[in-house]
Amino acid sequence: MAKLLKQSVKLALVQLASTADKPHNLSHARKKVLEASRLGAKIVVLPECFNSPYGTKYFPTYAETLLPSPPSESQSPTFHALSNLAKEAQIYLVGGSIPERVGEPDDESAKLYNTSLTFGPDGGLLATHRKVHLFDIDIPGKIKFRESDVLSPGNKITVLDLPEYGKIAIAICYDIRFPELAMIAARKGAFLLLYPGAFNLTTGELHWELQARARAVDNQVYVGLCSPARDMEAEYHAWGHSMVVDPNAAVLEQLDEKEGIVCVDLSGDKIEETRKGIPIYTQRRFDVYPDVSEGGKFEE
Ligand SMILES: O=C(O)CCC(=O)C(=O)O
Repeated sequence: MAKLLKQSVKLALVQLASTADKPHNLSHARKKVLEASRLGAKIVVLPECFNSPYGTKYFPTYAETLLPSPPSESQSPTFHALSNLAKEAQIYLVGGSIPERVGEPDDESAKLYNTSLTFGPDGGLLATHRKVHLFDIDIPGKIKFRESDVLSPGNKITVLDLPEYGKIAIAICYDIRFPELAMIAARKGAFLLLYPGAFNLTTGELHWELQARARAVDNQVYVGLCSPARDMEAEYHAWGHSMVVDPNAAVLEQLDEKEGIVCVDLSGDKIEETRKGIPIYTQRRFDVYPDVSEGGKFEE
């Protein structure tokens, strides 16, 4: 069987300290991404909402129009900054996420999404993922958040092919809590699941690492989670702790809450080794339960 990851590759997750100043965030992201590429990274990931503060009240102000592709510089400075940066650094750049607007700024029926753009080494747009599962939670006395007050959900699973390496899947933060999405992406051949994400001090402690390791062990693939750095002056306190987990669910590297870069080698052999040792990939019982990646339905 062909290897899912065709050759070893260095993956970097940039845990960025963002501010309310978008141009500053973009130039700071450029500096840190170039630093990651100097470390040898060929796939570089930015955090969720890396060019704005995180919070529903900020989304309309910071939203950019991404359609038509490519949008003009004034419609989406972030699109152009990420595209130029991917080309400058000759990397695959998973541009965290940004608030996206579809419609005119003064149009009440315009829709907003939490959207991740991925660019290739030639600066071309390779994929767009709109967060599928909106972050609506209410843990009394701890945290209440309702993205659905202002955002609309995306409607697709995002898997893309990097010709030299293989397939990767991209989803955003809360999406990680829905194992079906990861499972389908892995079953479609992804060697790496990437989640730009911004967990908080309540759920970060509870579930951030657990979710990363769970998606890895379920699917025997690499998983990368990339958070903003924590800023206690900001309204939303991100958990940080960006990390990469291997197909055996071991944490390869994890940051603390401060700005930093995780940079690790993903091995071309590790997935096959892991699947050979614990062969759940060939032991599935699709005669007992359906393969949802093939659209199977459970019949009682
Ligand atoms: O799932 C969680 O606990 C946090 C999710 C989140 O912060 C997000 O989706 O932005």
